[in-house]
Amino acid sequence: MPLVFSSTAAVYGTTDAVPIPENAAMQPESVYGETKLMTERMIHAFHTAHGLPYTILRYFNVCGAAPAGDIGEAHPSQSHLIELACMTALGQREKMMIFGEDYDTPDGTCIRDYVHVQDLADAHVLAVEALHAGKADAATYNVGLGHGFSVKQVLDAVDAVVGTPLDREIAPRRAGDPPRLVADATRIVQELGFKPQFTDLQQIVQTAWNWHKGHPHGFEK
Ligand SMILES: O=c1ccn([C@@H]2O[C@H](COP(=O)(O)OP(=O)(O)O[C@H]3O[C@H](CO)[C@@H](O)[C@H](O)[C@H]3O)[C@@H](O)[C@H]2O)c(=O)[nH]1
Repeated sequence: MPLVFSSTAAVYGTTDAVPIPENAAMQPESVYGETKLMTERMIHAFHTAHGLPYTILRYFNVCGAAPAGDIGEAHPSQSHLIELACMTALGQREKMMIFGEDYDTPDGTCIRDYVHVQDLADAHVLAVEALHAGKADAATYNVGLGHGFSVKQVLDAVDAVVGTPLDREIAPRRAGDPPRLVADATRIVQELGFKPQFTDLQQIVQTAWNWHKGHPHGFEK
């Protein structure tokens, strides 16, 4: 039975590679990243010993919601940038904190590769199809757009979609945040034919905003 494993860009930790290829050094800086890396290694060991076909997908920053606005993120301790910004726009939070403005990036804020959840779902379908076709039986792919946006660019996009500027405050850096995490997505594009549909930041934010506006209390009525 082939296996598709959900891994994370957090396996790379802080790296000088921009964008990050799958064979970059892996130095996770979080417990989460460390456990994902350990699991990747166990899967590979099992493949070597018993021939288990597998595909590992390393997600970058998954975001957005179903374009129809009926499925989206809803969990009690939200920490994701776009979700928090939407909640702020709804008045559920007072303002947006920008965690660090002194990074070595063009505007001083962290850069991430924001991949829409629907494109991520499509990547899984491609991975399963390739495994069933007998291709890519021990493969690892980054899943991202291959370009990044800064925290300020994301907040500007939220302001544009929502129609009013959110209050912002510069806060200290958040521990364990690498300055840049941008996928080198060449491998998944070339080998699996991955073609993300959501490449425009405002379009991505719009789907998240539609979900939050229509479901201010998540899945609760
Ligand atoms: O209120 C906030 C929230 C976030 N950020 C910044 O926004 C960026 C993105 O943060 P967030 O949305 O929390 O995502 P990440 O911390 O980059 O982590 C995501 O992406 C990782 C892979 O890159 C996954 O492993 C994690 O599960 C997933 O949460 C970071 O630079 C944060 O410092 C702020 O400035 N203010």
